[in-house]
Amino acid sequence: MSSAHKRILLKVSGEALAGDNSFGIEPPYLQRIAGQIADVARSGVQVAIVVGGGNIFRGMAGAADGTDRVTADLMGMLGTMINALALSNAIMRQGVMSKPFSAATMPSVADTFTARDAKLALEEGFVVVLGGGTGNPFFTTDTAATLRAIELECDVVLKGTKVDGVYSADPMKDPTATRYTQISYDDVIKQNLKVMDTAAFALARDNAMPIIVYALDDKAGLAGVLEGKGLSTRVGNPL
Ligand SMILES: Nc1ncnc2c1ncn2[C@@H]1O[C@H](COP(=O)(O)OP(=O)(O)OP(=O)(O)O)[C@@H](O)[C@H]1O
Ligand SMILES: O=c1ccn([C@@H]2O[C@H](COP(=O)(O)O)[C@@H](O)[C@H]2O)c(=O)[nH]1
Repeated sequence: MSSAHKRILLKVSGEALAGDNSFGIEPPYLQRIAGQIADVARSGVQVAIVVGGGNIFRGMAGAADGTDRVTADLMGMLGTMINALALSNAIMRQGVMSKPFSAATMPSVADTFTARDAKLALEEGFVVVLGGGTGNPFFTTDTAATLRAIELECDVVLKGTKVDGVYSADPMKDPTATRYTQISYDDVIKQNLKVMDTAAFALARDNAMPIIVYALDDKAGLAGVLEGKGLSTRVGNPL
């Protein structure tokens, strides 16, 4: 496999880890995603990963049930840590070195994230899996993915999710929605296209960080998507 990329940030959807279920982790999906990541890492691309937590807990939903939002978001961030440990372990089972980091200090669970330590681990050949989002409530793991990509000087953010790109409307709700192959940061924000939150798109725009949105179950796999195969949308400045 040849790739123009030296270091990438992959955002793995928490919901996608649940496979056909509505919550939890489905081992075959976890292993398939880990296998794709291991293939790319073996080809020499440095891979940092931010994992979502929608399969475990979302702060907004918890707050709607009466838990205060800050506590609910802490619960959500802990949920992403569960996914980070599972994914890091699954990557190691594919025979590739992987190290989990946590945004919150929990020394017996994982190293606390610092950009310096994560970069060193990437240079040593580890796939780093970053749990705990940004470490702050009122944010999402999409914003964490963009933030960490900038901090770690990655070339691109790949948002691996359940849909194969950015559409004119939510394709899960509107069957007439059409997919963009390329869209600017300003257009995605102006049109309020919700595949990622506005904070994530604004941070990417202000730091010229390109984002590729693709489906984690695309037949081309992560390696193929990096080579421009499969279906995806590139959000960024015009090439
Ligand atoms: N304009 C749009 N184009 C594409 N998808 C959209 C759009 N608007 C809303 N969506 C929805 O956004 C979802 C992806 O974002 P979401 O935050 O729900 O999931 P995720 O980040 O993949 O998961 P998690 O939060 O569990 O990590 C898609 O499944 C899709 O239904
Ligand atoms: O920086 C962050 C990241 C996440 N959270 C909380 O975790 C859940 C799950 O993350 P998703 O991005 O929705 O997958 C999120 O709903 C928040 O409650 C956070 O507080 N800060």
